[in-house]
Amino acid sequence: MAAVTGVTIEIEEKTFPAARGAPARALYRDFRLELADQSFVALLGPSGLGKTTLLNMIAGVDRGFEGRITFSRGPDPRIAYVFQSPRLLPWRTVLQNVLLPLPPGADSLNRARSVLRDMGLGDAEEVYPERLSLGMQRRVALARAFALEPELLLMDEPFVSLDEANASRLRDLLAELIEARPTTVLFVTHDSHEAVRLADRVVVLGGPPVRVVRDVRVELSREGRLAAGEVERVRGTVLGAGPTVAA
Ligand SMILES: Nc1ncnc2c1ncn2[C@@H]1O[C@H](COP(=O)(O)OP(=O)(O)OP(=O)(O)O)[C@@H](O)[C@H]1O
Repeated sequence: MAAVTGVTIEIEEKTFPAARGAPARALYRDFRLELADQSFVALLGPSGLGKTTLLNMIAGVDRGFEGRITFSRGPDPRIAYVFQSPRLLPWRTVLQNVLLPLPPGADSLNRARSVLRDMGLGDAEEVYPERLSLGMQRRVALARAFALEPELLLMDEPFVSLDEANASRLRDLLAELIEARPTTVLFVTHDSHEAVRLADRVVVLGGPPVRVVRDVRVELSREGRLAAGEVERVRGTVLGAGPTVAA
């Protein structure tokens, strides 16, 4: 089975410099969050709070902070990052886009083709992204992430601006992919339905500085996640009917 890593996030301080007359203010101060191996954690929180900044710090894209990110399997795990927009190169085919982060060689080619096949994109290998709908482009972005066999998968509102039917199909596909190719997932969303349908833990953030307001375990079966009543019950806790975690 593929390797998976847990993560301990400790941000003593993260501040962006003052800009356009606005003073510098701490986005994060003494923030801590632990993700268990193979957990699926959804992060919910208001716009502009600092969720993308958190993913960037975990991914190593943003190193301008005090603190540390520690991975349970040791440093430099394979991390895949799925962004709000699919970020496909328009001059490369679907297959070439999926191969982009992989080392050259037959193994990578086999892996890319196998993920594309599993995702119903086998016939689209030679197609250029602009010929695809947004939903299909997002599917390719997911394929690119899973072809990397990530030990940690960071997802920043990956299904935003899709209609509900398309978003729902992609959520189902993501759940199937994770079942077949286990990994640890940190998934940022504004949508509490989406969080409860997918995650085994929903962390609600408030601030600034960012703090954990609620930390809710989602103990629903696959069928439970499709039952509106069950989802509503857990959503109630996520949205504030349950116990609040001390800041
Ligand atoms: N490079 C930067 N320089 C200065 N300020 C920044 C920079 N990047 C982000 N910010 C500011 O930091 C804050 C947090 O931004 P971030 O994108 O992490 O929030 P978010 O919670 O992901 O928001 P959204 O849900 O709208 O995507 C915002 O106020 C943003 O304007």
